[in-house]
Amino acid sequence: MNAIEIHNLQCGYQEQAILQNVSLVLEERKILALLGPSGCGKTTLLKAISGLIPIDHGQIYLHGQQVQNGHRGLDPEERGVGFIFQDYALFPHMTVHDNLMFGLRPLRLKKQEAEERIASTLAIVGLSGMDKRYPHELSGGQQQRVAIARSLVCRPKLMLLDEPFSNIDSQLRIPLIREIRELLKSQHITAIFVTHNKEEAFSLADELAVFQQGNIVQQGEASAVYHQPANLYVAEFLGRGNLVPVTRQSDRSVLTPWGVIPVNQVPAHADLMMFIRPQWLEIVEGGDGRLIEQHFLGTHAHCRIHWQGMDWDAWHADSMPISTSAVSLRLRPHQPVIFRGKQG
Ligand SMILES: Nc1ncnc2c1ncn2[C@@H]1O[C@H](COP(=O)(O)OP(=O)(O)OP(=O)(O)O)[C@@H](O)[C@H]1O
Repeated sequence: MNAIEIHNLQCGYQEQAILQNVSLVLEERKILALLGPSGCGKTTLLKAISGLIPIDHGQIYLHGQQVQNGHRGLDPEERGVGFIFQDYALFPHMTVHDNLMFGLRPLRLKKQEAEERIASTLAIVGLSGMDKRYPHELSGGQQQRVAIARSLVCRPKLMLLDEPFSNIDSQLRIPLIREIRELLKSQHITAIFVTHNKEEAFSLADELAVFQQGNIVQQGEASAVYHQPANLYVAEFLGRGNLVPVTRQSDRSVLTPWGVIPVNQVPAHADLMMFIRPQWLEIVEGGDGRLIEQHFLGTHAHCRIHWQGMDWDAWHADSMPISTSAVSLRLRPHQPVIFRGKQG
């Protein structure tokens, strides 16, 4: 079953339209990252799903149940959604235990059941024994886990996380993200989270949805969106690449600096560009190209090369020997990405 189905969602603030016509489907237990420039409407979408803002148009279904139809929708507490904010929104004057108890209030559980749930939830997030501490007595990562526990304690099937790691030290961020991914998976929770950070998105998410001006332009498995971007905007949003003019030879082939290569589908357009990520190029010593500069980044060296009348970005496993001057580029096997040219 799908955890979320959104059809043609439109909403905004006062007279300003923010989400133009958003549709989205996410299967149960998947983790989706919403990516896009600041102000494009990512947080607004989370608020719309959880029922925190009015909707102008569209339908939202959660686990098969319609929770929103145009203006009419269920109250936030009736949707079974956990919302985790960027600043954790923990109550500073309450202990960890009391923060979780506050989260449980809408469920009106008996005291013993509530206490059991709090204890088991703190164990799940690795904070057993910290229940009497106040938020200021915890690290950023621990506070974030309390925020997650406060949401988990209500046993949501869906969690929405708004930039959940932006206040976490960069060294702790990736281990914490892995931990949270395992937690969401082990508890069978579907999640949507907003991030500005592509590394975070790739580490936590199964799928990415890329926003452009109030719309989702592409949604799919993270590696598919990265390797087969729908347009130049998505391609460049997810990382660097070389844009190379190519010529259409047939419906299924283009002429490139490496000769004619097969392509799944060539757009019927005269002005075509091939998008090539730096790691899809192999730097070969010798030839009529020139190594202009390089930066060793630990995992690889980022090289700038002048070849065939243009400058290219290419990666090499290590720094090129300082004596290297003459180079050329080979295309590594990959599924080519062809776009209409910028004029097109
Ligand atoms: N309560 C509000 N009242 C009026 N306008 C708002 C309100 N909240 C957000 N906006 C506007 O709506 C637009 C989308 O905001 P939103 O917070 O959804 O963007 P975002 O993609 O999450 O941005 P960021 O990545 O910077 O968090 C922005 O132009 C913002 O200024």
